[in-house]
Amino acid sequence: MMIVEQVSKRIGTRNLVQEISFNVEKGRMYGIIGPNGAGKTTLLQLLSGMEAPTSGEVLLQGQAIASIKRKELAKRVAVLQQGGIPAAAFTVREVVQMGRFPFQNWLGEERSDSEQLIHDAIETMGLTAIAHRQVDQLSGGERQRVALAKVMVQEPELLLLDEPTTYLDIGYQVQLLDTVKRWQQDRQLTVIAVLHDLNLAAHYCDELLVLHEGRMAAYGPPSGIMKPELILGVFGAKAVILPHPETGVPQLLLAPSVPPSEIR
Ligand SMILES: Nc1ncnc2c1ncn2[C@@H]1O[C@H](COP(=O)(O)OP(=O)(O)OP(=O)(O)O)[C@@H](O)[C@H]1O
Repeated sequence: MMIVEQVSKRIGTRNLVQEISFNVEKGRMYGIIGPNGAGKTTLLQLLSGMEAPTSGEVLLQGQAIASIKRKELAKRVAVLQQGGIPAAAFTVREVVQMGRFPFQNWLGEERSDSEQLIHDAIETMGLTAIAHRQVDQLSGGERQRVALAKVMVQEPELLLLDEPTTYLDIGYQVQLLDTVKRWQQDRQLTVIAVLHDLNLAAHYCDELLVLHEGRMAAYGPPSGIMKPELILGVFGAKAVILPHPETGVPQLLLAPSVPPSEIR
């Protein structure tokens, strides 16, 4: 559904992202991982059409993403940015409703089942009890769940998530990714997510793209990516990789680089 061809982004003399190419297939989930400053958010902005590449091309179903009109793009691609909901005095319900704006005509009218969509998204994200509260009075985790409910009502073909588990406790991290995964599988949604937690990325993503200093350091299924040499080379961290005892998915264990006796 998307072809990313030799995409680079340069600002001044800095190369933020360099010569990235990969194909995105419908109904799959892709993880972008890499250290701080590697270019993950920049790449996601290029994939969303929010930023234009300096060279190379992003094609969404054969059409250059840069040439698709904003409103049309907003119907097809939803982006969950870091801290991406307004800090203004809107209620949870009002913010979720905003996800339907691209579908309204100039009179603010749209299809009749949109109320049901909004109701379902609020319920799925466990927001029913706080639907009347103002978003600027919510915790970081609650706001993140509101942001996901807002993109859910957009019913996009492609969902781009920038560190969606930030602010969430471990229970909600798993709940949010479970919700996205179920949605991906039930509706053939395509998902590309920047994730910092490599263990969650290995469990939820079909393919992982590893960025290092703006370049693609590796690309493939988690079983091919979660290798101690790669983790050391890219993150500079010594890791032990073990299969999860229940799922068999490779999981990473970190250890301090100094002996425990020196830490105590
Ligand atoms: N507008 C800009 N002008 C110049 N440099 C920028 C600009 N935006 C980002 N950068 C730099 O580009 C590099 C990549 O930034 P980016 O935010 O894409 O990294 P990231 O991998 O998402 O990092 P993090 O994990 O810390 O969120 C960083 O070194 C950053 O300082």
